[in-house]
Amino acid sequence: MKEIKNFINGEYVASSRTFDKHSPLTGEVIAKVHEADRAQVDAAVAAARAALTGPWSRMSVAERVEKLYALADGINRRFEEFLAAECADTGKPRSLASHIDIPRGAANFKIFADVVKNVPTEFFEMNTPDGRGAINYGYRTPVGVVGVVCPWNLPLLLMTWKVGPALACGDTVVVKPSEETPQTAALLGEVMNEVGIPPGVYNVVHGFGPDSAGEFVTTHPGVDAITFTGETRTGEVIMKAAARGARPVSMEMGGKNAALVFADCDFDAAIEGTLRSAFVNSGQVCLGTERVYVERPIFDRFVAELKHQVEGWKIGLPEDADTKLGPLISKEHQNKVLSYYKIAVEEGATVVTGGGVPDMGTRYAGGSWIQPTIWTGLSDNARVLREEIFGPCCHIMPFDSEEEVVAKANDNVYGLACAIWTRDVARAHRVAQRMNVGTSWVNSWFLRDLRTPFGGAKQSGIGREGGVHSLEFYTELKNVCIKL
Ligand SMILES: NC(=O)C1=CN([C@@H]2O[C@H](COP(=O)(O)OP(=O)(O)OC[C@H]3O[C@@H](n4cnc5c(N)ncnc54)[C@H](O)[C@@H]3O)[C@@H](O)[C@H]2O)C=CC1
Ligand SMILES: O=C(O)/C=C/C=C(\O)C(=O)O
Repeated sequence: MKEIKNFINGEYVASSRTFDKHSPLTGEVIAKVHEADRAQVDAAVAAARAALTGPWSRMSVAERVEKLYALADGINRRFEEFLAAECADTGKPRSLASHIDIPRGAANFKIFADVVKNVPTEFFEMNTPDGRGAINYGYRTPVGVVGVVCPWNLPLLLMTWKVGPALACGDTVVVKPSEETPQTAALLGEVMNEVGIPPGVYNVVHGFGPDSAGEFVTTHPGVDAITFTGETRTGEVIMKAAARGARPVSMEMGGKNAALVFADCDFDAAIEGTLRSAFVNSGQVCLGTERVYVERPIFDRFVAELKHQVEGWKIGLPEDADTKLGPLISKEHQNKVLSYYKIAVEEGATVVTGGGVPDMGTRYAGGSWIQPTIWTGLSDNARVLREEIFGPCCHIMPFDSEEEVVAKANDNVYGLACAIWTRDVARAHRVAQRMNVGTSWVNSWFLRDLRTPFGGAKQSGIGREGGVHSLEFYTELKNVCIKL
């Protein structure tokens, strides 16, 4: 049985208590994970603090950049191991993880190395009464020890999206991966050691949220800033913890995103994009479009074609090349998604396709498999249209005007992203700018330029990460004013 240990001060450390990691494919236990206790979290924070003022702090930006490139190369060198670990933890198709999760895990180090290598700071000259003047320049220093709390849906990708900029900026980190996906964060420790990242710069503590590693990290007074991706309710708890000591937070939280499909769209592209935005990663993407609005003239055709296409998506094992849909992350999450499948019917939805659990045979009967599901016929206030489900499902509703669809799409507590499908360039700009979301995609979805600001409006988040925007969180920007 695999054992996944904490990674503290450059060493793998066992705990007195372990918890089981279950395979999403079968429900079988695939690993024993060492749950960090409070003393181990203390040790991780102390190691991160010491590293902050140790050799790490004495490296030049150029040296740190080289280390980050080496980390990216290190992940790519061990690509197959990361891929196997990610697929084992999540059950996601290898074809997906090999195109998105692992390459992005590596790219996240490279992009932020490039950012810190190239980013300037501001400079202002000013007059003074004695006529000699003064100059001001901005200077960035690390924000300190950063607590990184991660979800399970894109484990390596979302963790390195935070660890990459933190390290690039000279910070040190204590990472709390999701209890569902401990493996790639642990494996990354080996790569850190291989490329010579000083001990204590990258620490990983495993466990749960309340009364476990998540709480211990986020309430720890030695943690200077907290970055989080996950559910909005968890984010609220973490914000309360961060309030003690007035520590900064970066929050990337839930979504209930809309796809707005206009009749003038490239129909095939809109279908292909919506298939991905609703069903890829079995719908476990915070950017996913669980609400699809389609202009009435193409509504029936769109529903029929999306149904036809998704029914052709194979539900299967990660290693099968033609698998498009894996299981959900856990039995618990399967129960949550299935409860919404039931609510949809109770609310009067027409089930266009899916709505249940596929028969995967006896060997996989304990897995958290689920059918991709499409509904129509619900009203705007249905829970299925208002709450984040995080499964492979969408509701499709017709609309008659641009005004109407923008109002409906914006009528939600979340504001993470949207996908707009139209050939009318003026409309594309107009609608994109009126959407109260962090990212509007036009004729695309999940197309990520890592230099752009990424985050959510409303309850979807606080702050922006990506490119130079990450520096706002991961550094302290100071002004130096010099009287000449
Ligand atoms: N990016 C997103 O928007 C994501 C949203 N979700 C949503 O969240 C739901 C539940 O998924 P979870 O992984 O359970 O999300 P979650 O928000 O409960 O957990 C995310 C991370 O926070 C930690 N955590 C939980 N409670 C904490 C606390 N009190 N203090 C400190 N850390 C804490 C967890 O251990 C995990 O590492 C999903 O069904 C989905 O709706 C989940 C993953 C990603
Ligand atoms: O940074 C990205 O490209 C991906 C972000 C996706 C999420 O935050 C999510 O699905 O939770």
